[in-house]
Amino acid sequence: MQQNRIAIASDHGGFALKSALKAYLVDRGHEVLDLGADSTESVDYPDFGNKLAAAISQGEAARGVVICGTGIGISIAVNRHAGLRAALCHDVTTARLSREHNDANVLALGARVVGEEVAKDCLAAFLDTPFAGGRHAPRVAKLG
Ligand SMILES: O=C(CO)[C@H](O)[C@H](O)[C@H](O)COP(=O)(O)O
Repeated sequence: MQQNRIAIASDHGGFALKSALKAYLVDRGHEVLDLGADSTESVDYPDFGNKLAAAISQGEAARGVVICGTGIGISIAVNRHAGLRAALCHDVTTARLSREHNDANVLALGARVVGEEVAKDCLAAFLDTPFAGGRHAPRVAKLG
């Protein structure tokens, strides 16, 4: 498992925010595995959600970030994979609780919904918050 490596993927709607968050992750000392998209040319979000899910499942990165216009489609794609828990967050509180309660391993963001600063704050909360365990552990285990 590449503990310090964060995988990131988006569709065309999330491309600009992906670029900004990549720079933010590098500034924070992370290695970034960028799985595309590589431009604003129209693509299909499931392809990129599936790619990121495969990378996490295979231990190529410890956690991931996915971005599309709303974050909905790409989070659905990730959550179809066993062991993947993508949390669609719009604020710091949900980002923090996605880690504390749900042990989310993927943060999903909507580039057409949240601004860059909110997205960075969500990412910081996602990276900095440990799973609380305890009563939450058997619940997370039931997610499969
Ligand atoms: O999948 C989505 C919604 O759940 C994403 O927001 C996509 O980015 C969006 O559907 C893409 O829309 P576009 O009109 O083709 O840019």
